[in-house]
Amino acid sequence: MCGIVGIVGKSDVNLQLYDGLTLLQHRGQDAAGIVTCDDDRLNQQKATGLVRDVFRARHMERLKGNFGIGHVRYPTAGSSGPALAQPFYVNSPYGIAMAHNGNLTNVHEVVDEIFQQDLRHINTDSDSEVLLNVFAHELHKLHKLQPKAEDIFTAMRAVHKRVRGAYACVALIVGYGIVAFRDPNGIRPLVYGKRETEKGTEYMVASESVALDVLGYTLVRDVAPGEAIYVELDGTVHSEQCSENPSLTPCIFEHVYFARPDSIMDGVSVHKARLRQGEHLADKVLSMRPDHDIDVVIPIPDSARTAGQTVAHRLGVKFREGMVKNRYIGRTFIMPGQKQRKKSVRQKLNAIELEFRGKNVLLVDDSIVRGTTCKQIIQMARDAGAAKVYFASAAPAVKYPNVYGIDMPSANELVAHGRTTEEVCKEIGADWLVYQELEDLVVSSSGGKQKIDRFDCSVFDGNYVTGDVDDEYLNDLHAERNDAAKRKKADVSAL
Ligand SMILES: O=P(O)(O)OC[C@H]1O[C@H](OP(=O)(O)OP(=O)(O)O)[C@H](O)[C@@H]1O
Ligand SMILES: NC(=O)CC[C@H](N)C(=O)O
Ligand SMILES: [Mg+2]
Repeated sequence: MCGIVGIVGKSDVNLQLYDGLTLLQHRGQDAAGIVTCDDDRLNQQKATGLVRDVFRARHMERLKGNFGIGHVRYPTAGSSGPALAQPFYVNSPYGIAMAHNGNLTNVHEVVDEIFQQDLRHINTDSDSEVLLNVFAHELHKLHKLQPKAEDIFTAMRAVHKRVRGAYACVALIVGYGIVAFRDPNGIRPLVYGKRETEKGTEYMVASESVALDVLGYTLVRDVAPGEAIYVELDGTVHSEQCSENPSLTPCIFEHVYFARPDSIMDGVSVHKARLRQGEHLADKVLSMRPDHDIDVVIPIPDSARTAGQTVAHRLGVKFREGMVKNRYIGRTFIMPGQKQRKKSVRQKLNAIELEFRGKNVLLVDDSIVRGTTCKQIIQMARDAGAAKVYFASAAPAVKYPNVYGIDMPSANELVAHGRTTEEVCKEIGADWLVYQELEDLVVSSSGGKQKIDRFDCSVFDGNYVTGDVDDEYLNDLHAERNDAAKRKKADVSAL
């Protein structure tokens, strides 16, 4: 789940891009990059690491220009090394840089096609580099010395025909402006906003509205599925639907885990969705255990804090922040290897004993994926003297791989894959385990201003909205990206 940002401003945009990326850091911790354009020169800084480590004062000084784009990366294709940090760049036509959130599902076919038909070389195993080259090729084909909005939209229409999967993107075209676009299913989020300054209106696109809020931009709206929005350097905005069959099916896991609660996505407040998740979860607890003996509800920080509050309220029991989080450790789930994830959970969370001793505690987390977090937390709760440790997940059991920008490539790394709830309960060491019903999760996310008929719930139900993901694809993905395979790749590249 990467984070992307793009700004067409009236003065240097480097600091705004930096701040925007910091606000999206929760979406990707592996690498960060910014590209700005000053007259006809691109300035770039990208590397592995967190935003605060990648950009030094000397880089920021160099990143001159009134328009630019940025990216924070959480890898789902290729390695996590510096060569795959984004934005990517191609020099022809015009000079284009691109930042991508999502994952293409037909990348192998497209790579062959790009080489055989378009005579283009892809130098990394990043799907984002492929996407950039498809866009560049389609724009090049039109052979316009000065591209107009309609040319960009024509290229975009061709891109949607060639690639499949999830892609929320922002591209910078040297000398012209930025283009924001979203795949025909709108799987990954993308919003745009504007702000007035003395020098005129500035425009910003970002993965999440929180970045607009904090930088003083007003949210205009979401980029629609299949739509492209082109902002020229003078601030002229063009938009067009470029897909033949757009249909909004956003990824529901954004509401469960990825997004910040203060973001609004496709009209849905993530905070509200999580509050509703907690209510539904409590109702399920009450229906299964009307005479429950829970003394206290303790959320697992950070992501379960919101749902935990409504679980406790609905159950009529105390809510206590009994787990303290070390704010200097990043998100563990999006770390690249299991060893690092395991170690980080203990470094990150610690129990306040007096909230546990002698009590029947209900631990609430947003989800259980590999089981890394809950296993250790349950043990911590026991070590802190809890009498009974119950566990509630605000999402249903995660049983299937994700192919749209979340690095869950292997079913057998998921603790609930092929296991019943009772078996998972035993595996994680809880006294009782309850999962949210998928129907209730969907209802929790559907309450926004615009009615969303369908979500991508593939990690819960195995239905992939792009319709092209079959067993063969999933087997290849597993072989390429399971933890052991990634470790092997990393060892080789370290030689
Ligand atoms: O079952 P697992 O594989 O452990 O994955 C699920 C856990 O990982 C995430 O937390 P994370 O630490 O990444 O981020 P957070 O601080 O936002 O909760 C998520 O919130 C769960 O706690
Ligand atoms: N999580 C994402 O959005 C990843 C983007 C892209 N597939 C990459 O691996 O860099
Ligand atoms: Mg968590």
